[in-house]
Amino acid sequence: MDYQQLLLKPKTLALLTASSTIGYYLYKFFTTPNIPEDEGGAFKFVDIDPSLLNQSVQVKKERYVKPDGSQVPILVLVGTEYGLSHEVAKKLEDQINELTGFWARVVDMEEYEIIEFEKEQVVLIITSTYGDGVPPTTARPFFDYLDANQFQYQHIQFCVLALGDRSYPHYCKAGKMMDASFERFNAKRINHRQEVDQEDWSVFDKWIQNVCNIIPKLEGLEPRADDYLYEKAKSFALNQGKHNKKKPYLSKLVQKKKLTQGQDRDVFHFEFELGDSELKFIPGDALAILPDNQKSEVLKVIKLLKSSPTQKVNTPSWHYQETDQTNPSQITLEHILTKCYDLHNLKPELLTTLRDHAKVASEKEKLAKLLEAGTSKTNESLHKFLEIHHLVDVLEMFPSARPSLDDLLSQLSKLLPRYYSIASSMDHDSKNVALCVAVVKYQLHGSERIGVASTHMADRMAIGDRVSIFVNNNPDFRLPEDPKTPIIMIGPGTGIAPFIAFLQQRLLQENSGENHLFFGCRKSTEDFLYSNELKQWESENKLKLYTAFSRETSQKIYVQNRLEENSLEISNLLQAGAHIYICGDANSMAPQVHETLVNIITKHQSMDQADAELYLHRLEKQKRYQKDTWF
Ligand SMILES: Cc1cc2nc3c(=O)[nH]c(=O)nc-3n(C[C@H](O)[C@H](O)[C@H](O)COP(=O)(O)O)c2cc1C
Repeated sequence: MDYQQLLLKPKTLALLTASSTIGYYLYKFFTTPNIPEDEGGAFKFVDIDPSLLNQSVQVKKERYVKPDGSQVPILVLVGTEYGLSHEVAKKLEDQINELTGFWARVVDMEEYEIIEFEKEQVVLIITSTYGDGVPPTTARPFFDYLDANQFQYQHIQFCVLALGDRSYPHYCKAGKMMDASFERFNAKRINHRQEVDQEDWSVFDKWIQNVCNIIPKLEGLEPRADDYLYEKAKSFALNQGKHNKKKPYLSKLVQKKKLTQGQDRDVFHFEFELGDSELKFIPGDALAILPDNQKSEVLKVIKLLKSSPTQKVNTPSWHYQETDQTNPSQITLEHILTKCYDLHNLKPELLTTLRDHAKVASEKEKLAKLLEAGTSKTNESLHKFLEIHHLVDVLEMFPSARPSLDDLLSQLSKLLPRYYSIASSMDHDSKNVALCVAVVKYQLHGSERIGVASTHMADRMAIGDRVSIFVNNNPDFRLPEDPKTPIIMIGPGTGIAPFIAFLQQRLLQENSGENHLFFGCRKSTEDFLYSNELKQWESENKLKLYTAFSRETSQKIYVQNRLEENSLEISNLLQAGAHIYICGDANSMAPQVHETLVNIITKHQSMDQADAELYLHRLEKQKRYQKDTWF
């Protein structure tokens, strides 16, 4: 996986490793031009993609006709952070709706309050796991609600698909919790819990197929005109804030400042206006940016497809229309390749389609070889290939393989939002939201490649230009409730971003405790981000700043070296109840910082290493040790 091209935010790992979609769907309802609502042509509630509004092209109309009482309603309940679970749920919904006599609809766990479980007969649960084995952020209230109650769900038949990643200690924990809750409520399991390691469509598809085979054989199901979700969902939609993940805000860029000197790597400070968006965030939260792909790359793809930028194609279901205008059923190829599709992270199924259409034998053979061990994650050479090849590369490598445009597009992933830690506090500036972003550029196959969102902001946006944004809460990265509590922040490079927000907030609080910041970069003259602000706060005794410049001395100095040098002070602060925060690259820095902290505790608190680990683990559980790391 090409880590570099994407992001700067922790949870973006999901975008890289797992997810190929995002749920910024709106709560809205179908009003297809062909079937007016008052003629009974509307509309089952599903958690609807904005673009599906007024869009009848690629949906089967009959799916959305209000149930007439001849079908059994099936609830597909989804907990997702970045949308992969939602994508699987939509596929399941589609396939159930192909079955005669069943009517499935997807509901996000976020809206659990609209569900009347006493009316449900079949509940199919799909959820991912995040953080330290916790449910997706917006699904947490639903998990808490189930935890706090003892319901009787004997009338419900259920099963669980748990998405996760084996490299985490609490593999698929949220799915396991859901499974246990429904079991505790005496619901009847219709299939064993399926756990899935990362994005593996071969397992998803098999599970969907399995469930679709099981459903028609279930006993005791009653057809029902169960449209209660329709009205409820409407009021839920009205109660939502004006702008959110499902309805991003089209914000104007109001500040763009380069924070670095020299040629190596550019880092920018950006500010976007909040206008009347009513977007709210607190220090620790992240901002999502919905980027555009680079025009030259889009045009190259179109040329390789021997098509034209103005070619009209079906509007993808997730296309977000920022204005109140209806979403056209067809848009130009250039537009959708710019806004809707991921041109870098390719699905294995794309190669299958190319293989099936390759006319030249050598191309067909090469593709067949790549695919001979299947499309699942176990086919390492295939996945290595996909990590380092973008759409332009495969189109160049296999010029004879040209499926129809519709077929090709259907094998591309959605272009996902990118998440960045917010670098400002609303109490300090309520009108704008700030980001600190490293511009991602690198070489691949002899040509320059770019990170989509960072270059969108840095190279393709001028002051006054607009981009869609929404706030992503990060409840696991928060300042202490008591402002008097001292804090230790460790944030090299762009890991400084949330700490600028923290500091702005703390400096506004009366009698706030000590602020210690460990910052590291290459050179004090090149990439010392926010140096003016930090030095100013330091000179006013509001901040104790520890800097590590790795390329200024013969021996490289990193933040962990500064931590070691100040080990007694850190140990004392921890014993005095300080909260400690790490933000930065999980691969290169977080483990070393953690190890250094263990050593510090071992040294000054007379513990052995195992006890020191346990001590930090306890701090983590008490939310006194929080990490916001990215990969
Ligand atoms: C920051 C982060 C933390 C994660 N934590 C866990 C975890 O504790 N256990 C697990 O099984 N998977 C974990 N995952 C993996 C996700 O559950 C997995 O990528 C899933 O497919 C995402 O699905 P979604 O897009 O529907 O949210 C984590 C992923 C990220 C990015």
